[in-house]
Amino acid sequence: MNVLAVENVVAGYSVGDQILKGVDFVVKPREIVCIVGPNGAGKSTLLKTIAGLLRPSQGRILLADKSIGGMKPPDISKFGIAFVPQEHNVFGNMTVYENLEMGGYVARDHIRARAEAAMDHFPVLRQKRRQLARTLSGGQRQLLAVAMALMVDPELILLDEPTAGLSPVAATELFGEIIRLRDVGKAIGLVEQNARDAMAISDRTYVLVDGRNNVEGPSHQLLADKEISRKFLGG
Ligand SMILES: Nc1ncnc2c1ncn2[C@@H]1O[C@H](COP(=O)(O)OP(=O)(O)OP(=O)(O)O)[C@@H](O)[C@H]1O
Repeated sequence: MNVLAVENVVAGYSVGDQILKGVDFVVKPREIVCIVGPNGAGKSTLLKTIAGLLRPSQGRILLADKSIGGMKPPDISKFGIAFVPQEHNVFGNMTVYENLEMGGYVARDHIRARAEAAMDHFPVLRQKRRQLARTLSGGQRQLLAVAMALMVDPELILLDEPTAGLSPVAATELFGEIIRLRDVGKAIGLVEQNARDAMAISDRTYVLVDGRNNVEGPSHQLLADKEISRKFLGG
């Protein structure tokens, strides 16, 4: 069974201005699935729609066999989808530990055990648990944002450009952490500007163009395709 199935979804920021014009998108268990495409194609909009920040005007969004399209973000989070937005994804004036508590807000129970598990996964956060988040490096802040997502023990984690603004070394480390999340059983939906590197760690890729599916397939096949490379991956 799919973890997530988006079927023919239409959504946008205002009535009559639809950004997604009938998108299909599937994530299976233990898959990393990339969404790439030109600027403005609707990649972030697709993640926001799945996470419940935008309401689809048509189509279906299924988490396993439960229809979640149109539900509110906290409910979607409770059902097992965690969304890590590109920006403003940690509280700079709170400590690392307090940020983890905020990440568990919708789960409410076993917060301490959940935080311990998140810090087990990212030991650097345990070392820095009493530091304010704004004092972390860019890469550590992104780890914290992902750790906050883990607090609800999601089945599916949606990451919107997690390596934006990171050094190449920090980006490579973060990609390694994303693989580790898959290895512990999480399914991952990943939007990245850094398309080639993201595709290289992913199982399948969807190319979105102007709010529509353009190409999809195993990432290694798309990476090896000269035409796709030229059109969408900068040559
Ligand atoms: N909050 C918003 N209100 C209105 N329109 C928006 C909003 N956010 C994005 N858009 C518009 O939706 C369209 C798709 O944007 P989106 O951010 O989903 O694209 P993207 O594929 O993620 O692009 P990028 O790679 O540039 O981030 C763009 O035309 C953008 O201007």
